[in-house]
Amino acid sequence: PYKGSGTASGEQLCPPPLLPRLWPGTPPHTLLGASAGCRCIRAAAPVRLPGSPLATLGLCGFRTCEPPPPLPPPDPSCAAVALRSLLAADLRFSRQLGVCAGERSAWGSARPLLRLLEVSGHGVPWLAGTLYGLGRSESPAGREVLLNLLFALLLDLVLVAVVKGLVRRRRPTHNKMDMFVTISVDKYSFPSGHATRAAMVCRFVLHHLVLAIPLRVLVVLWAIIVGISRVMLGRHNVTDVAFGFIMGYMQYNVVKYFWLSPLSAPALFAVWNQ
Ligand SMILES: CC(C)=CCC/C(C)=C/CC/C(C)=C/COP(=O)(O)O
Repeated sequence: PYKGSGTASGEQLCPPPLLPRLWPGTPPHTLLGASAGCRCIRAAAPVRLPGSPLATLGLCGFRTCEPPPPLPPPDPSCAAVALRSLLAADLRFSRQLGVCAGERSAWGSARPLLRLLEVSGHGVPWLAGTLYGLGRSESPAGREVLLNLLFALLLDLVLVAVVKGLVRRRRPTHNKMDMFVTISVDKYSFPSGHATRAAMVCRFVLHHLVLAIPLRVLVVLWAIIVGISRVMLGRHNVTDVAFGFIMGYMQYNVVKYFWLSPLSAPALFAVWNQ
């Protein structure tokens, strides 16, 4: 109904609609057209219908409209409830697994070892090692692989920074912010940059280095342990690491798709081979 000016009681007076009363004696507030939430509070003088001694036309002088009842809160969807439960379970489980989060934690004595693992999956040693290898490499094939590894590491840093900046999930409260070299987005925890790098480098190494089986197993174990150690150190929740592994695994597909070679990037390799 049309709402007119407000009254002191909070009710609103509506302009009179033309409401025909069908027979005489109908109480004014039951006039036809009294819509939901509105009732007639003052009837206008009845108008006798011509040709009928009994029938009158009832007009409403003023209607009062009560404010509509507040809408009930939207029903939470199944997906939202499931996501909330998953995140709550994730926080609880990750806190329980953070047994090396501090020196005084349950497994605090293993913390230095896990911090060593942290450095083994950090961006700085990987970038520095790859650049060093590129500078020393004398074979074109070796240079091609290392150049693509450099591209993969830089791509990983950019993609992780973008997702961290978009999601902005805080690191677990039990994390001590004593990490080896960080950049601004590293205050966020989703996804784990160590997990993305470990998964991507693992796939890269398995595809491009000829390694004996025990070494291949070791590379896979290293990637898995780096991921688990992020939760044990209290740096991440389990879902940060799980998503990081998936993201790193897929990042390798991007590197493979845009593989830099003398055929796909002749200018780059021409400069290099001079
Ligand atoms: C060239 C350049 C911008 C290098 C930056 C290297 C760097 C500081 C990488 C950050 C590595 C890091 C601390 C990642 C965080 O890993 P989470 O597993 O804690 O997410």
